[in-house]
Amino acid sequence: MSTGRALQALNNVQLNTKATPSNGIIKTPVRSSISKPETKSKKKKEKLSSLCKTPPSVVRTRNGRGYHRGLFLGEGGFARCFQMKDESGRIFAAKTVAKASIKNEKTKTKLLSEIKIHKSMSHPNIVQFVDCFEDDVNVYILLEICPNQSLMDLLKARKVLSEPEVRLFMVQIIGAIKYLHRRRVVHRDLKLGNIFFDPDMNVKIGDFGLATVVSPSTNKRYTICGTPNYIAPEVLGGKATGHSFEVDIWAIGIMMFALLFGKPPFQAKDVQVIYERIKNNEYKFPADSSASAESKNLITKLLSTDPTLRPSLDEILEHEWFKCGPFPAKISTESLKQIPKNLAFITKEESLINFATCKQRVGINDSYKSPVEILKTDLESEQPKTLLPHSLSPNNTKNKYKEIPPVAVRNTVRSRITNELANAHPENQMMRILNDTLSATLMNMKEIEEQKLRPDARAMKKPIVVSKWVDYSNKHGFSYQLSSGAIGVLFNAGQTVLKMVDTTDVFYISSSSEEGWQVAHYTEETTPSLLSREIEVVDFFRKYMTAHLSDVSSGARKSSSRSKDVFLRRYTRDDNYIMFELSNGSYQFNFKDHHKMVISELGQYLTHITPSKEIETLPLDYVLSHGNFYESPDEYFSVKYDFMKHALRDKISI
Ligand SMILES: Nc1ncnc2c1ncn2[C@@H]1O[C@H](COP(=O)(O)OP(=O)(O)OP(=O)(O)O)[C@@H](O)[C@H]1O
Repeated sequence: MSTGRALQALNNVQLNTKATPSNGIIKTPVRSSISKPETKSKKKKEKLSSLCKTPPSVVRTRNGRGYHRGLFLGEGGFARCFQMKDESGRIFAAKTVAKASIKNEKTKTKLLSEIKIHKSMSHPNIVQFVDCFEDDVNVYILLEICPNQSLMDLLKARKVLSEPEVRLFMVQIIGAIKYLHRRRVVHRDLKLGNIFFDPDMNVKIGDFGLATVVSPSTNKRYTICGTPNYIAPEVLGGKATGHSFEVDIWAIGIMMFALLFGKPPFQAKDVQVIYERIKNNEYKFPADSSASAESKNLITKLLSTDPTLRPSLDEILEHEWFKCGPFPAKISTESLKQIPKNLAFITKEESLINFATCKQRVGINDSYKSPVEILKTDLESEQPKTLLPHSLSPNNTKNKYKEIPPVAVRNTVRSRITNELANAHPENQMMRILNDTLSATLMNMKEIEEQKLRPDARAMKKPIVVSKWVDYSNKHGFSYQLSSGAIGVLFNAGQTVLKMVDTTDVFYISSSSEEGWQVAHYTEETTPSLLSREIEVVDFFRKYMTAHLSDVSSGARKSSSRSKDVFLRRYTRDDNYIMFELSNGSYQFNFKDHHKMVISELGQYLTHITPSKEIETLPLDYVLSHGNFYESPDEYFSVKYDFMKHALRDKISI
């Protein structure tokens, strides 16, 4: 068999650096949905939620927790909602989505995006995400229960609401939207039916099915989505105009109108008529209403056709309407049936205090924080730690690779890694270096876990990673390419030849138990002829890898003068991963499911490279306090983290 064919065969069975096609889950959400109008749809058969079967009386999660199904709470276009009680008696709402309805990638992507965005939110006026799991027929999204239904139900029961009630609801809604917008999330489906009440009649924004994260560079989204009555004019402009945070401001105007006047401003039977009215800004305040001039003035500003003319969230709260009438301290459940009697007795002074207190509670007055500070605060706060359901994994990866099951971690923890251990091979310099680096890394990781050490976030940089590799140790050795721009071969005899792709630098790294690793630096012209055979092999692998393998990530660190001579000291293959020990103290783990993790700078930072090549580096304490990566969570993070620690311990030789 020729070397080329042998490598091809090897590649097919062994290589795990071949990239799977990007599934585009996070970066390019495909959504073009227009939600149902806020009236009960008669065409029940068409709703995906009709595929949802009533869950069994006990639903078990992956980690064995059991939830007892309770009452049916309601139904949307996509999901049915049931009460669920946990073993301690706490009651939640389980948004239940039939697996039969998430067969295509687009619906799956929508649900995954909803879960990813919702689970990272924590605000008093956002329905709290608790957990998600699945059984054979459904995916369950466990949420804080909102037992007093939605603003739409309240409006139906009451026909119109009073201005004092709407003032309080508006401040709470604006507080939640401010929280979302600070995190670059646009909700895009704010409507009365998506705003629920907790037991104390605080409003809570729910349903993140159309929410999206707007990138700071483009700032716009182009997909037409929303609910007809609430759609902003720029969304109807579609791909030509694009839309952004201002669509949520428009929706505030629609909701405020609907609550004060009993129906949305552009209401019509025919959806096309609604759209025409929206485009022409054609609406009237009902003549028979007693609503204040201030409320109409604010609504007119919110419903500006030009998004740039709409007030900002802070400007809305500066509007006179919030101060020109009573502002209640809270709303009681009496509101569900009638206008609360006590509203008439609230004094002007009390109103001002209540308004200020309410703004305080919802975080309106929080001092300005940069996106990095927000990220830090979020990571430090208790966010739900969730594994995503298996059934939401993209098809292409799932079919080819078995997911790593969350197995119990082997109980081989060495309680202390001492210097004696690291010095167990005083006569063997190579073992000594490997042990030293491993024990220092493990020590640091342990101290970070115990919060005795905090890595310096400012000093963090993306690590150099092994971006391609070919195991041809049955003939020559192990060949690899680094993101520093080096191609190397670790020959079976222990020496390494490293060539830079973009320069003429060549490094020859010899290894011996007396000396450890010794690096000799040449240029192509000055390389001794003795090395010509090795150089030929390196060149062969270089051509092979360039032609046949794709990079792990384009975002990894590129070469700098100090990183050129980083090389592979040792590699270890296991059933679940291949582990690389680099000379700069980084440890890279390529897992069978195409996720990669790198522990760098002696345990201080952790990098995650997703199958779609997104790369995220964070200080280890950030990842541990959040329970996962922030932008690209790995559903088996904790299992993999344990694997990595065990692998490092196992590599220390005594
Ligand atoms: N946290 C909750 N507490 C109580 N009931 C809830 C909760 N979340 C949802 N519900 C009930 O379940 C119904 C369906 O939920 P939701 O509107 O989120 O589903 P959906 O199918 O995604 O909706 P849509 O059709 O708007 O996309 C709601 O109308 C409401 O009656």
